[in-house]
Amino acid sequence: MSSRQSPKQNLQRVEQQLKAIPEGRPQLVVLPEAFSCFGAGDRAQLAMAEPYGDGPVQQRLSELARQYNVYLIGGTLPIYAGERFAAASICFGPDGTQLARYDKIHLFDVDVADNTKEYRESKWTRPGEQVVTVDCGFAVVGMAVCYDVRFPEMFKALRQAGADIIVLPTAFTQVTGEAHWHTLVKARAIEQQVYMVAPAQFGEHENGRKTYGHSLIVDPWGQIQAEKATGEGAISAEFDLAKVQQIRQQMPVAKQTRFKVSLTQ
Ligand SMILES: O=C(O)CCC(=O)C(=O)O
Repeated sequence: MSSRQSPKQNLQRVEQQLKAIPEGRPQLVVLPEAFSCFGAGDRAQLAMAEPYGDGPVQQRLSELARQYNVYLIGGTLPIYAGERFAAASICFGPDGTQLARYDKIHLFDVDVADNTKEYRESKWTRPGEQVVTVDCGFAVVGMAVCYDVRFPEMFKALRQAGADIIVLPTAFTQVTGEAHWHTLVKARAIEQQVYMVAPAQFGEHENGRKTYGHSLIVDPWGQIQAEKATGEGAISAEFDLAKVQQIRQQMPVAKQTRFKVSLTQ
């Protein structure tokens, strides 16, 4: 997506994409980070933040999940969390119920050589503290967001919690995306032997921020199954559980590790 500031407009674009999906497939649809209001200032996002479980964006996502009979993950949307908001990724089931909420854990407090220069996400966003998986029936799905991709220990925790697919809604900067995006997404897929589903924001947004695009679906062998380099639109790929099991059996890295990592979950 190349999201604008208005949630209403962005949700209309989501519905256009859902309409274009062939009947009966797919089972899981993932929207990018900040799909509902990218480019709105942080203060505006705080004002737009909905209480969890209640609000127009969540209500519309619930209706869309039911109408199109899909598990639908709303990349992130601002959820009310006191003085700051949570960048929450919310999963709805095909019956419209909210199944899981993941609050972005690693916040993008980084200096980048672009026209934004200084990213200080934690100023307005309250970080999550919990790793989250959701059982989507055909697979256990691990939830991560954007900058999380640079923290492999989190992906290990998701795999240990049973994830076969990890979703990564994203709004990578143009500069860091060009340098690192494909490598990071492939690396996380190969290391944890999971499918990575990584929908991205693309283009120039109303706040002047430029995002890299290149939505990706990568299989557990690190092969790109689908990619959308530029523009808006949906990509899809088949989830092959037999392939996941075969790769894990033939190369049992999860069992062969010789480092003890203690995890807080
Ligand atoms: O890790 C990066 O390079 C980009 C991350 C990012 O843009 C974000 O988390 O919003």
